[in-house]
Amino acid sequence: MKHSGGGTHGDTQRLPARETWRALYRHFRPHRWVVALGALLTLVGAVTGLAQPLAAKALVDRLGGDESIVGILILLTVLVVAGTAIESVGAYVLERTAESVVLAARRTLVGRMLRLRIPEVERTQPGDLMSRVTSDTTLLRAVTTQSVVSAVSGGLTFIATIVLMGLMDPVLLGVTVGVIVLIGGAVALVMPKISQATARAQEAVGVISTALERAFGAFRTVKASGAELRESAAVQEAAQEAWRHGVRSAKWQAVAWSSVGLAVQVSFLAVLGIGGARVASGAISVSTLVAFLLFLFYLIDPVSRLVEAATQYQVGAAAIARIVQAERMETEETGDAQAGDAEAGAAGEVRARASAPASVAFEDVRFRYREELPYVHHGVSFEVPGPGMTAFVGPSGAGKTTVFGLIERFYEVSGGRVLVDGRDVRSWPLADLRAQIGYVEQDAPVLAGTLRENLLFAAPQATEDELAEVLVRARLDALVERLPEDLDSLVGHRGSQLSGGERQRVAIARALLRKPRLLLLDEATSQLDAVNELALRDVVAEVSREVTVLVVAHRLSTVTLADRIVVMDAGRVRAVGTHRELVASDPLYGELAATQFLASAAPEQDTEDGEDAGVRDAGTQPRAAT
Ligand SMILES: Nc1ncnc2c1ncn2[C@@H]1O[C@H](COP(=O)(O)OP(=O)(O)OP(=O)(O)O)[C@@H](O)[C@H]1O
Repeated sequence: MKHSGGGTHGDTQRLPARETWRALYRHFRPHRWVVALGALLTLVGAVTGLAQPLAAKALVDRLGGDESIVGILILLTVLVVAGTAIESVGAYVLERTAESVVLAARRTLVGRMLRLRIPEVERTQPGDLMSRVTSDTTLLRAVTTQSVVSAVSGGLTFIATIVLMGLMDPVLLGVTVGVIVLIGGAVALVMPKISQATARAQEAVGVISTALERAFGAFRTVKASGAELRESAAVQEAAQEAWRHGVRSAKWQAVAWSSVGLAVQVSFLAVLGIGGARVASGAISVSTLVAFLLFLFYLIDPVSRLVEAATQYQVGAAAIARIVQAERMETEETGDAQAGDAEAGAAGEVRARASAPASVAFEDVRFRYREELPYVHHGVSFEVPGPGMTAFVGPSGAGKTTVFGLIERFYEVSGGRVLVDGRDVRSWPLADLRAQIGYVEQDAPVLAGTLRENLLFAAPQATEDELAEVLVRARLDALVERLPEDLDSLVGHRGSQLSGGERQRVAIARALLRKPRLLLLDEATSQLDAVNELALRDVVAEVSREVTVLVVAHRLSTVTLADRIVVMDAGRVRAVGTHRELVASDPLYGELAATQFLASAAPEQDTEDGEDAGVRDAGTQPRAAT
């Protein structure tokens, strides 16, 4: 694939309040009893704490008298130790649950990420997706545990205090509640700003990951282009942006917090004024006023907890919106990807040995990568019965690689049908379909890890003998001998410690090890030297006796080997035939052959053997038309 796709990376849209609740609740639900236990332990710890002053008072009282203080000392010690122990167990239970919430969210997201449909991933930035899995999930920690406990305990204490205040003097309670509602209303206006600022900060974190991923993904190009400073400026700008929004969120949180003190102070003054007047008029006693004012100060704690719960909720709401957005991205219906692949891989291999080569057909296929893009295939039709080698040739951008993407069902056709074994690819179970196919992509991707991991990537169950055989066939045996730890040597990020030709041979070996019924090679030998190319060409020719091989070809040596050549131009099939037929009948092919495959000098096979100026191995030529 040439395009990594357009660069919309999801601006977080606010979720409607109900959906935010629902999504957060979904993450909290499995842990609700443990959170309740944590809350209970915290509460018991707090009550034990309250009993300590009483015990201390009894201790001091007895100090004057002759009574023994041993009993009371033991009680006090037990209270201190038990209180601390219970509280720390409560805190541990809550923190542990918080981590479990994060783990569960990450598991769900990661499980979906690798099953995302390719067009979905092309629409986003992988860096942003990664930050949703790593960073946004972390923000769920507080909201699903501590803030629930704060909300419940704060809420209960708040109600109890309010009831007691109401019993003392409903009028003063009215004044207090009036002030709290007024200031609470102002705080409620501030709350969404916390969530907005947090969302922006998290988006900026996503941009940091995206920018880093971009730079590391093309690290040598960055250096060779002298773009280090520019690239790091982009990362730093994103970091600055994250800081700015983080600070803004902190500012609004501070406003919310200070309002707690303000609400109590203002209520205090109002109650003092109105209460004083009520005392003067004889409506209440002085002691009632004093007790009421004390209760007012007891309110600080529950109100603080409620505000804390509310601010944490806002932070969590921002994160959950980004998580939900990622959860809603379209996935493929392969079930559990890993298990599915492993099973399908095993089944595929059994089938591969036992059954016939695959056939492929395109019936009037129309396709575009996205709605807003022009069509890439305008009614492509061809038939490839297996086995044998079919070469796809045509100018750059004709839609050859796209043919492979549609066979693998990385994308859905907009019209027409793609058939494998006469069966529409849409009706194949996806894992089964892909188990039939070995695919060597244009840029021969190699993954970080060992050489062995890379080779076994598509066929984890392959035996050592099969591995050894493929190593020889793909001419990797000499490389393996040279490497310090043979097959267990690391190949670096994206195989950066291998040469381009070695990467291609690894990719080919990986595909062969899968023992496919259908082998798709996308210019897979473009970086091979003449000797290796000749060897691999023979391997592919041999494979094609039993397997259906489709190859996007830019070299005459490959093309002339093919049993059938499909000439594509601008999203259409112009002609199908053998090299000899097409040179005679199709002007475009004739031109391609003359200019890019040097057909005039090398009309038929074995051109790579010619070393003199007129007869050249097409492999020594630059890649055609790219
Ligand atoms: N993932 C993608 N998203 C959007 N457009 C794409 C994508 N991949 C390819 N295209 C576009 O589709 C067209 C056909 O691309 P394709 O890769 O099939 O061409 P090709 O014939 O294989 O070319 P080449 O010989 O250069 O490899 C091109 O115009 C390309 O820009």
